Amino acid sequence: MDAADMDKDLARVLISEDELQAKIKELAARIDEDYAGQDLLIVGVLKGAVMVMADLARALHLPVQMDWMAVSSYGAGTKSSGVVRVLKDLDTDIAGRHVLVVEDIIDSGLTLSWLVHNLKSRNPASVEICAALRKPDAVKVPIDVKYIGFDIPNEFVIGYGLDYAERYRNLPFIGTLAPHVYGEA
Ligand SMILES: O=P(O)(O)OC[C@H]1O[C@H](OP(=O)(O)OP(=O)(O)O)[C@H](O)[C@@H]1O
Ligand code: HPA
Ligand SMILES: [Mg+2]
Repeated sequence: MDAADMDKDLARVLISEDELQAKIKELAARIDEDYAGQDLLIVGVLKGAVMVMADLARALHLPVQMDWMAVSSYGAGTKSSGVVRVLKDLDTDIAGRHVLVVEDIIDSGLTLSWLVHNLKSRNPASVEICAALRKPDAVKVPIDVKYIGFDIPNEFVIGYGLDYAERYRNLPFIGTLAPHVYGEA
């Protein structure tokens, strides 16, 4: 599949590359200010958070440390399985550390609810969340998010790290998929 094929699979662009990049810079400025003088560990949740983590980290002026957890609950479909599988844990001991979890999306909230609970049991100094997107109409578990990029409608979205059956993560914007794509996975 080449770039032209990916474009053909799109229904519409919800958030452009420019809008995403401007929002990431805004969030980074707030994080720089809020954590000034503190030692911050940012934790990217693989795989979806890879783009927001890379852009956010480069927009920050703080000398942060970066670590990654890989968790998955969606598999190849468009619905959460409700079961969070840890595929890779942190390399870092977070006891006493300020932790900022970086995510691409809060959909049902199940992944972050589970993850924050898990991280808090390791006795960090603090745990906060930065997420690029949130679907207010889909949230099943309330999540306390400190930094949020965009609230979006309750539709399955792709791009900027978000996949459908592992594809479309490399689109630089957020879009929705054309109906003909579903059912082909
Ligand atoms: O709020 P929720 O309903 O839990 O959905 C959000 C989670 O789902 C996606 O991950 P996914 O399981 O697809 O793994 P991936 O990041 O590897 O694509 C996304 O990256 C979030 O981690
Ligand atoms: O809308 C979505 N798109 C892709 N992956 C996701 N994981 C949770 N919600 C979504
Ligand atoms: Mg996924």
